[in-house]
Amino acid sequence: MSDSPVIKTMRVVPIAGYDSMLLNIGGAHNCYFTRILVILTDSAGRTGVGESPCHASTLALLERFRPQIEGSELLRLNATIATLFASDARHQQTAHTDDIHIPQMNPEKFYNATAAIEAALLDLLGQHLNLPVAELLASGKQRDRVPVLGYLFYIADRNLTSMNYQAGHAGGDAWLQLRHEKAMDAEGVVRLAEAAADRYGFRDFKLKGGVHHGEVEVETVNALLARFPQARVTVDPNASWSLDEAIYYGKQLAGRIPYLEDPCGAEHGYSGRETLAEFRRATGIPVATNMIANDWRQLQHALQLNAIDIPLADPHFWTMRNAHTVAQLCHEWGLTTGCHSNNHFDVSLAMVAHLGAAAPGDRLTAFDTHWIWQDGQQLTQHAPQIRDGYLELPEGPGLGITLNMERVEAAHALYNSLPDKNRNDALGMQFLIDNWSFNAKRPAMLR
Ligand SMILES: O=C([O-])C(=O)C[C@H](O)[C@@H](O)C(=O)[O-]
Ligand SMILES: [Mg+2]
Repeated sequence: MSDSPVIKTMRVVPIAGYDSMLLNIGGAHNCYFTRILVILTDSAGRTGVGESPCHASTLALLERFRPQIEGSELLRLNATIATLFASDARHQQTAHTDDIHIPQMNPEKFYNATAAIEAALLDLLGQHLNLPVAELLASGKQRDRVPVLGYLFYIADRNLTSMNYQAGHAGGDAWLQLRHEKAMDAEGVVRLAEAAADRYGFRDFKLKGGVHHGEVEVETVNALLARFPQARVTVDPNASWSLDEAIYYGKQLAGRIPYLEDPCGAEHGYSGRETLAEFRRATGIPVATNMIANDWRQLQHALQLNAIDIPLADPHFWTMRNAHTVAQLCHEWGLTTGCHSNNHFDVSLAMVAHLGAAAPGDRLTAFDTHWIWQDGQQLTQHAPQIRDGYLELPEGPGLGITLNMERVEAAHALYNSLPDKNRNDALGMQFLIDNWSFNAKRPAMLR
C-alpha cells in the first residue's frame, strides 16, 4: 500500500431543479431538470464531487462501478478510471428514446457516469495536493477566467400548461424575471439578450434554433446583431435544416457570424459528417458540433472529411481529462476549442471552468453554459460567477466548491417526488400542439 488517501464512500445522488419552458427540436424543456451528483469521501476526511446528466441507466452504471471506486487509492486514479474504460459497460448500447442530440451508437451513459466519478476524484486529488483541478489537466492552468456565451432560447407560454413552471419575481433583476416569460419571436429574444448582457456582461450569444422556420431564426439572429453590433452571435438548429436550407441561410449570415452549429445532418443516405463537409465547402462558414463528433472514432471521421472546425467537447460526454485532450488536439491542429452544455447545477459549472482554464492556446470560442437559466438554485456555498462575459475560476484547491448539503438534500427530495424522472421534452409540447411527436428534420413548432 502507498500512503495515498483511500476512497471510503461513494454516494450517488439524483437531484432535480427548476427550468423554464425552453424550446428546442426535441420539444419543450420540462419544468424540472434532473442531474446526478457523485459525492466521494476519502480517508483524509475530504469530500470530492462531480455532476452528470441524469438517466436511470447512468444511475445503474454508477452502482455497478461502486466496487471499483470504494477502497481505491486516490493517487491511483489513472488506474481506477482505466478499469472503468476497460469494462464492457463502455461498449453497451443503451435505449435512447428520450435523447435527441446524441447518435444511437454513442454509449454516452457510460461517459456520463465515468465523467462524474473522474471529476470527483480530481476534486479530491486537487485538495490533497492543494492545487486547482485546472493545474492537474495536462497543460495546467492557462487562465483565470473563461469566456462564456449567453445561451438564448425561444420560450413558450408556461400559462398554456398545467405544469409547475416557476414564475419570475417582478421588480428585481430583469433577467431573473424574463427567463420565465414567453419569448417566441425576435423581439422577445432580444429582450432576453439585453437582460442577460446586463446581468452577466455577455459579448457572445447562441440562439437555440430548430424551433421555428429557418427564416424566422435567421431574422432573430439579424435582430440580435442589430442590437449588439459588436457581439458574436450564432444559431444552433440541431441539424433540422436540410443541406440546401443550411447553405441558403448560411449565405445570408456569412461574414456576420463566427460559426454555425450543426446547421444540417444526415439526409438522403449521406451522413451528418458528409453534409457538414459540403456545407463548409459551399459557404466557408466554420462549423461547430455536439452531434457528430462526440467520441474519438466520430471525431476522427469528422476531421478526415474536413466537416468541422469546433468540436464542442463537453466534459460530461468525454470526461474532463478527455475533453482537455480534445482541446490539446484543437490547439495543435488549428481547430477551435469550445464546449457544449445541457441544463446543469454549479458543480458542472465548476467542471467547465477548470476545463476552460486549462485549455491550451488562444483559439477558444466562448463556452456554452445553460447555468443562467438555473442561477439562484445553487447547491454549493459559493457558486462560480459569470462576470463581464467570463466564467471565473473558483478559488481554492480541487474544483474550489463546497456543497451546501441542505440544498442537495432538498434537490434530492424533489427528484424523488417526480413521476417522470428521465428527460422527455415531448410532454410540454402536447400543450402547444396536439399529439406532437419528435421529428429530427422538422423544427419543433412546425407540424
Ligand atoms: O445541441 C446543443 O447544443 C444541445 O444539445 C444543447 C441542449 O441540449 C439544448 O439543445 C437543450 O437542452 O434543449
Ligand atoms: Mg448544439
